[in-house]
Order: sequence, then C-alpha cells, then structure tokens
Amino acid sequence: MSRPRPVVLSGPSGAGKSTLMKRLMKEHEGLFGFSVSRLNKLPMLLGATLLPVADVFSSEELENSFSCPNESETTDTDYHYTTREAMQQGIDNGDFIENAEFSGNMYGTSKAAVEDVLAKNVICILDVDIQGVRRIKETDLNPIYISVQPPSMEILEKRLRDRQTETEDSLQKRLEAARIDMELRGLFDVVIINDDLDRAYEELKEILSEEITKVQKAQS
Ligand SMILES: Nc1ncnc2c1ncn2[C@@H]1O[C@H](COP(=O)(O)OP(=O)(O)OP(=O)(O)O)[C@@H](O)[C@H]1O
Repeated sequence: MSRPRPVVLSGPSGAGKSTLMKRLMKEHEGLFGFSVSRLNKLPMLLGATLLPVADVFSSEELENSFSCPNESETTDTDYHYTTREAMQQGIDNGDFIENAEFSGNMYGTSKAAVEDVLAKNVICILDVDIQGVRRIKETDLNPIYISVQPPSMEILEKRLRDRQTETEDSLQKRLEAARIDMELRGLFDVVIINDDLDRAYEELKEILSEEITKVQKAQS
C-alpha cells in the first residue's frame, strides 16, 4: 500500500488553519503526523504552527519550555528544540526543507522530522507560509497543497483582532502578508474559503478522504 501523501496547509495568518487542524486531529486521532506542542503558544505568536518542526528559542525560553507544568501536553510532541547555532548549522548543511525567522526566533521544517512522520505511515501536515510552499515545491515530497483563505480582508482583520494575539504593528504586518498571499492561489491544488467553519471543515475532510482511508486501512 502506498504511503499517505503529506499535506501542505498554508494561507494568511488568521484564516483558520489551526482551527481546522485541531478539529481534524480531534476527529481522527492517530491519523495525522503532528501533535499540538506544549509550546504551541510560541509558534502562534510567530504566526505559524509548523509541524513537524524544529523551533529555536533562546536558552531561557528553552529552559522555560521544559518546565512547562502541563505534563499531559508534553508526551508525544513532534516538536524538536535545538540551539540557534545547531539550527544554523543544519540549515547550512541543507537539513531543512524550509526555514524562516520571525521576531528573533528561528523556525523551520527539518527533513528528518518529516521523514520520521512519513515512516509512521500517518498523514504529515505541514503548516507553512508561502515561502515554505515554494521551497517544498522544490522537493520530492509530493504533498497535497491546500490554501485556507478568509472570505475577505475585512473578516480576516476582525478575526485577528478578536483573537487578541496581535499588537497593532504585527496585525498590520499580517494583513499586508495576507494581501500578497491572496494573490498566490495558483500555487495550490485547492483553495478552501473559510467562511462557515463547518462547511470549510467538511471540504477539508473531503479533500483528504482518500489519504484518511489509506491510513485507516493500514491501521486496521
Ligand atoms: N469560519 C470561522 N468563522 C469565524 N471565526 C473563525 C473561523 N475560523 C477560524 N475562526 C477564528 O479566527 C481566528 C483565527 O483562526 P486561527 O488561529 O485558526 O488562524 P490561523 O490561520 O491558524 O492563524 P495563524 O497562521 O496566525 O496561526 C481564531 O480566533 C478562530 O477561532
């Protein structure tokens, strides 16, 4: 039986990627190759939840992360944490499919992390920005490319404001990035307009149904 295809999920910050992914994972436990890390708050601040991922934070943040009190969230994470130096070395060695830097933190998707997930025969979800999409297109991963888009810029702005995770400055940066993002829909196999969450979720499930069935059969 062929391995399930990975899935690239991209789209503007605030479009609803995390919301859709969480729902997907809840309904299909064990079928997807990522889990919500105990550090999910940090990637959210960075504007992306990259899974599987190598995140690099300062030593202080790293220590704090290991003293996270919620043990239930620390068990089977797909996050890997490393030092800035080690990550830079890895990037120089070509070990990363894609990487980026936001607010002084580096993050990226390592080839090894993706390989780990693929070897488990589950669906590997990569939540990446447009740069990441372009980089993944240069690999032989052969994922399904899905773009999650908001119905309008006005609604996107409202969602980001209501989420209360942004400063005015970061909000404006995200909206600017979203305008660029919206013009690059041609990079994707499918564009899901996340207007009504239930409808968008059904659409996502439909797109992934073949891969979901593949994994379910392999696991039964
Ligand atoms: N269809 C929807 N209708 C109304 N609100 C929504 C809908 N989908 C998501 N939201 C809300 O919009 C906000 C942004 O969603 P979410 O955090 O999932 O976006 P995201 O694309 O993952 O953003 P980021 O890339 O910054 O992590 C959240 O507060 C979420 O609850």
